[in-house]
Amino acid sequence: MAGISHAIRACATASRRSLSAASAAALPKEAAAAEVRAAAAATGRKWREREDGRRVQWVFLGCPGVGKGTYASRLSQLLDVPHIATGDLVREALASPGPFSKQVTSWLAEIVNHGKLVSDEIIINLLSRRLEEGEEKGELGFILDGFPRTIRQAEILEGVTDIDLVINLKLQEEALLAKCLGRRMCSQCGGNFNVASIDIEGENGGPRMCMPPLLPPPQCESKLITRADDTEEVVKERLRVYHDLSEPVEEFYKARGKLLEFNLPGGIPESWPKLLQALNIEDPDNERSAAA
Ligand SMILES: Nc1ncnc2c1ncn2[C@@H]1O[C@H](COP(=O)(O)OP(=O)(O)O)[C@@H](O)[C@H]1O
Repeated sequence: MAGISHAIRACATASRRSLSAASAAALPKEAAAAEVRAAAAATGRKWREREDGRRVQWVFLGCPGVGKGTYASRLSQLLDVPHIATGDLVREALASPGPFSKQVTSWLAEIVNHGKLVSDEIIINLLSRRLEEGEEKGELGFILDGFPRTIRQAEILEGVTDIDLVINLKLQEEALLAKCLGRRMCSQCGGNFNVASIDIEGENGGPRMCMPPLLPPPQCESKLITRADDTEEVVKERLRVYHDLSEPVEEFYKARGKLLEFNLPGGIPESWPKLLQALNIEDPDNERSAAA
């Protein structure tokens, strides 16, 4: 993985011509869903077995509120790779005195709080820094969440490293909005919770979608905060931006046979084992109970 952070920075500053040359090097091919599932299964099985010592390099795609952070973070613990969320990097940059000037920071906050995308250059800058720190610590893979979010970002990433698998989480729009509006974080322990209780009709005759709230423990109750961009107006704008700029990224990876579509069947207890099954990863809890 060494050198990705430098390469990604160099690639981002390169001309658009060389970016398209980099993407032309990839061989776009349509892959049947079954083929992708098989590839995902193979990746899941082999994540510890790679001869070059590298671990998984996965990407999570999906609309705001779908649960990318939740599932990416769980998988990162299981696969022993960092979960790198560009939204977190942006929020950290906004909350700390560095790395940008006061003027850039308030301009950045304005963009984020209105649900718009930050410039590719700023995101690449933050991501390269994070990857550099990881390289220094000896990190051997990653699960990216929130990047790439535009075709240009996907081309830059493709120009510098191989992505093994892209997991596209899906949930109907009504649930996405409710989940974003119900999202809470404890300002002290950093725990993530959700006060929304979702019980909606399935789309196109599909099964009912039920997600119970994920309530905080009593000690966190008085310390809950809401993200500034989790208001109804801004969430709707973020969904619009996703459909316009990020949905094409799904097609980009589908054409390369790397996209695994996963329709979330419900809350975490229902969805997590099914996701592990789709990835052909053993559930450690099952292993533990089997061993007991
Ligand atoms: N790859 C990216 N490109 C541009 N802007 C980004 C990117 N990742 C995060 N951001 C900015 O950070 C905000 C929060 O990101 P994130 O937490 O991933 O939100 P969401 O819940 O909408 O998926 C985005 O609305 C955007 O302003």
